[in-house]
Amino acid sequence: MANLVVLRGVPESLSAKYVGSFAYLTIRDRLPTILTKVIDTIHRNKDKFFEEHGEEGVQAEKRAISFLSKLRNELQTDKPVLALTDDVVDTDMWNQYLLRQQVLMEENEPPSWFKSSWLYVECYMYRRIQESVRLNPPICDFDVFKEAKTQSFFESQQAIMAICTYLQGLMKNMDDLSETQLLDQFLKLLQVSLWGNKCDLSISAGQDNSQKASPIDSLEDLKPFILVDDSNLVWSALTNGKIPGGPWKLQGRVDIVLDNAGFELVTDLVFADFLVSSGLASQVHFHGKSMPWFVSDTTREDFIWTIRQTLAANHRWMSKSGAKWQHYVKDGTWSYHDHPFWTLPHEFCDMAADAPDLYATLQKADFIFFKGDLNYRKLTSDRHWAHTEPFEKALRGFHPAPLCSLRTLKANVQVGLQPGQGEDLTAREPGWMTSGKYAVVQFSSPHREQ
Ligand SMILES: O=P(O)(O)OC[C@@]1(O)O[C@H](CO)[C@@H](O)[C@@H]1O
Ligand SMILES: [Mn+2]
Repeated sequence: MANLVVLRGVPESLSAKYVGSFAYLTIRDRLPTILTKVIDTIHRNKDKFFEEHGEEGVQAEKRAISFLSKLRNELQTDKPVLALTDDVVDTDMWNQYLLRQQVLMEENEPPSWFKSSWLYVECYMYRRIQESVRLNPPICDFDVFKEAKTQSFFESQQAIMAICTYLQGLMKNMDDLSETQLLDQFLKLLQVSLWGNKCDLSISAGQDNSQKASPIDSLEDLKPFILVDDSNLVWSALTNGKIPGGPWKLQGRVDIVLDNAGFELVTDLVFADFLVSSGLASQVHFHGKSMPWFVSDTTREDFIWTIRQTLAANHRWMSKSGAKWQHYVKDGTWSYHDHPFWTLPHEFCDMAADAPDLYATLQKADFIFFKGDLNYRKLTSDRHWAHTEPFEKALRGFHPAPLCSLRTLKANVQVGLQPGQGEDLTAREPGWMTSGKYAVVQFSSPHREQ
């Protein structure tokens, strides 16, 4: 067990310096696998680059592959983390953060893959992948993960049809729903969005992780695997304690910090459509990534592509849903943002200081949903917290608005459990924190006691 070096009540960061830890196995095995797949993808697109850009495209492919092979070697031999050289909007922030990491090292050792924090080096790897294309025009805008993300969408078609059909069925009698029926539907679609997070291509190292079964039918069976379920607190916060049957038309702005494209993104769009159609929200602000990230995370292109694909589907209810979503974007009910902070390595407790503009934007929300595991790791600073540590404490002052994490567990950080709950799980299933089988709906409000 890691020695819980407790500085000012904050335990140590998860790191690969603990041989055999999940961080260690991720960096030793999974990240090199992902890098190798990126190299293969670029190599497989060589002819495309030639068709589009001639010999220049072929030279750029060669240079990008050499950059990535060097990166893989640095990672596998625990070389020092290097400053970025692509001189774009976030380069300075990354290089400043490298200096912060240097200060944390012992005996003046340089930050490196197996000695620095897992969160930092894993985010850094994806930023170096971006650098490897950015420094090699004319393939600067090539999304090395696009194929994997679109494949995940196409392989989840049955499930996507099922949830769009369900949504359109709901729309027919939305205004006739009682408060109890509305709450019941809210809980269902919140859980569909929660379990949509299983479909993440980073944990699977790019292996197919699409949704095959019908998402609605499996909710009852999945309930025992929700370890913290604050759904009713979320409902109260969203309805703001309004008198049942009262004016549902809150002026509520709900922000959704997205995670994976493909099936998970569709579950988020379905959930957001329900929030607006039921009057629980009047506008939804989506926050995605400004570059390809953690294999399947959503970029602006993915967001637009997914709505267009759904609209163009040869399926009545998918097409009807996509048309509605396109209309929401056009009339401003839905908006998409991709602040650079979401693809920096910072813990969210740093946001107010390091990205005050983003923090101020989030403070305008009445409620924020954070999707997925990486966001959970950043919400809790990816530390060795005790499982019974209160969620509020682990947020370390990050409180732009009432918030909820919808996360399937894929990394060994989990707070807010009952006494003994973590120990019971470890005794029954040693891999409970990283298998993706378990999930949390974890709420925090600025007004809750610390
Ligand atoms: O944020 P997501 O998509 O739910 O999961 C991201 C993830 O797959 O990548 C990291 C492991 O490589 C972990 O944070 C987590 O396992
Ligand atoms: Mn992700």
